[in-house]
Amino acid sequence: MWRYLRSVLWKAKLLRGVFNTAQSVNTDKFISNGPCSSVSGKKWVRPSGFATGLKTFNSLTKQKEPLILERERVATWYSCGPTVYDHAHLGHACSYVRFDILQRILSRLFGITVIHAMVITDIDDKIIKRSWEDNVSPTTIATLYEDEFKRDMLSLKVIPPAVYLRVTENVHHIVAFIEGIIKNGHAYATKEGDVYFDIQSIGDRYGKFVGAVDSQGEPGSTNKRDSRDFALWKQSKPQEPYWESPWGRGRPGWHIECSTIASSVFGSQLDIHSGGIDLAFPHHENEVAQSEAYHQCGQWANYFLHSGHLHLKGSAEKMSKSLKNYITIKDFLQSYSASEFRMFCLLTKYRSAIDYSESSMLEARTSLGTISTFIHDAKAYIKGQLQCTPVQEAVLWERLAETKYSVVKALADDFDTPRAISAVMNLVYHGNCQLQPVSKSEGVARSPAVFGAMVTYISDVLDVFGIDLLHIKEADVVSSCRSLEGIVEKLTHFRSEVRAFALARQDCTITGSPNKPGLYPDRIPLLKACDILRSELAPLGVLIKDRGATSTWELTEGKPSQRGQYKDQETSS
Ligand SMILES: Nc1ncnc2c1ncn2[C@@H]1O[C@H](COP(=O)(O)OP(=O)(O)OP(=O)(O)O)[C@@H](O)[C@H]1O
Ligand SMILES: [Zn+2]
Repeated sequence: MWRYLRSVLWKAKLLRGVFNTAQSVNTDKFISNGPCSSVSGKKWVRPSGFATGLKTFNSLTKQKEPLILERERVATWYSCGPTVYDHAHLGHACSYVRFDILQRILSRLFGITVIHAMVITDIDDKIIKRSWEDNVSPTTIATLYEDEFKRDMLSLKVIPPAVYLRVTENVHHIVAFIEGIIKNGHAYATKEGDVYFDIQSIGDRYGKFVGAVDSQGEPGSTNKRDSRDFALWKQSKPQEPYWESPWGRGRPGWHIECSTIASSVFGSQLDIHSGGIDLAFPHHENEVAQSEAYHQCGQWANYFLHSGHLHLKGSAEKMSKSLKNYITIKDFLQSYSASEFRMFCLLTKYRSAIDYSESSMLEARTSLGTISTFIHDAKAYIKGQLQCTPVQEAVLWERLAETKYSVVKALADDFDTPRAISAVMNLVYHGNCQLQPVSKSEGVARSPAVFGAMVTYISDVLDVFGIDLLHIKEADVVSSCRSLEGIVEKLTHFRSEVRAFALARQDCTITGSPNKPGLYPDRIPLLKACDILRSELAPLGVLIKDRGATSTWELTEGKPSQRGQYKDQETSS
C-alpha cells in the first residue's frame, strides 16, 4: 500500500511545488487517526494541525467547526465533478461558482494555498445510454460535454482546479484500490464478476452523514451479502465499454472513482471535500466507507462542505440534467454577465437552497449597479469633476475600518457572503450620503483620499469574489460595438449639419459686395469647432472625411498614418 501511495503521489508532481514542507505524504498522520479495527462509531475527531481562524459547517458533525489544516496555510480540496452526458446548467454553475468563491476567500483573504483536484465522470450508465441514443461512442459524448463544461466554467470566471482527472484514465488505479479494499476484508467479488463493498464489515461506522441508515441500497446482484452493499466494480453488459480486471471485464462503480482519484492525488488524508447536497448520501457516505477501508484509517476527509441546490422559482425539484428542467450556462450568459451571476450567488449562503428567477437576477444586477455608480461618482469626486459639500472625513475612515472588520468576520464564519455583501453595501450607502453635489465649490475643503481608499477597498473585495466591476456580458461586447458605431454616425451627422450652416455664403445683394461672396464672420467659430472635433477624433480612430457639403467617417484602428491627413482643412481653406 505504501508503494502505491508513494507512486501515485510521485505522479502528482505539481503538488510538490506547492507543498513546501514535504516530498511525500506524512503517513504517520493517518495512522494516528487509528486503524479501522480500533475505531468504532462515527465520532468526528478534530484534526490536529494548523488553525486558520475560520469556522466552517461540516456535514460530518452537522455543525460549524474550526477549520484546521494538515499543513500550514495549505488546503487539500477534492470535489466531485460533473457526469458529462449533457449541457452544463445553472445548477452546476451555482455549485461550482459558490465553491470557487469559497476557495478565493481562503486564498486571497486568508492566505491559504488551495490545491484543488476534480474528477470528470466520463464513463457512467447515463453516458452510455446517451451514446446509444445519438449513435456515437461514449468517448465522443463525454469529450463533447467535458469541453463544454470547462468552457462554461471559464466564462463564469471559475478558477480551474490544479488538476482535472478523468475516470477512464484512472481505471488501473481503481482496480488496484478495489484489490486493496478486498485485501483489507471490506469487499467481496461475486461469481458474476461484480465486486461489492461489505457494509457489515465496518459495523456502526456506516452512516456518517445520515445517522442510522436503513437504505434498501442500489439494485444489483442477488448474491449481495447485504442489500445496502454497493458496487465497486460492475461486470460489463454486451455492447458496453469495458476494462480487464481480476474479476473479468467490467467497469468501475460510481463512488469508487472519487475515493481512488482523491487518494491518487492527496494520499490517505484530505482536508476538504465538496459537492452538492444531493451527493452527501449515498455518494459521499460510500466514498468515506471505501477510503477509510482502504487506508485503514478512522477519518479520511476532515471536512465535507455541501452546497444547496438551485431551483427554478416555484419548483420543488432541483435543476437537473435528468429532469430536463434546466437553463444552460451559455443561454444564461446571453442575458446576464458572470459577475451578475456571482452577485446572485453571494446574496445567499453557499449552503442554502437558492431560487432562480428573473427578479432574483435583477436584484443581483441592481446591487452591482449601486456599487458601480458609487465607484464612478467617487472617482469623479477624486478627479475634481464632481463638486461636493464638505465631507465628514473622519466618519468615513471609521466606516471603512468597520467594514473591513465586518467583512473578514462574516467570511470567517462559514463564509457568510450575504453578511459581507451587506457590510459593503452599507459602506456604499454612507459614501453616497457624503457625496452631496454643489454647483460652486471654490474654497470648499475636499477629501479625495478617503474616497480613494473606499474605491480601492471595494474593488479589492469584489475582486476576491471574482467580480469584475465592468461586469460586461459577452453579448454586450458585440452590442456595445454596434452602439458605438451608432454614436459616431449621429455625431458625424450633427457635425455635418453644423458645418453646412457655417459654410453658407452671404447673400451678395445684402452685403453690397457682389464680387466677394463670403462666409458669415460670426459662423467661422463653428467651422473651427468642426475642425477641432475632426482632428481630436482622429487619434481615437475615427477618421472624418469632408466631401463638399457632406461628410463620411470610418474607423481607422491600426492605420495611424491616415490620422491627421485632413488636419485643419476647413479653416485653412
Ligand atoms: N440544481 C443544482 N443545484 C446545485 N448544484 C447542483 C445542481 N445540479 C447539480 N448540481 C451539482 O453539480 C455537480 C455535478 O452534478 P451532476 O453532473 O450529477 O448533475 P445533475 O444535473 O444533477 O445530473 P443528473 O440529473 O444526471 O443527476 C454535483 O456536485 C451536483 O450536486
Ligand atoms: Zn464524488
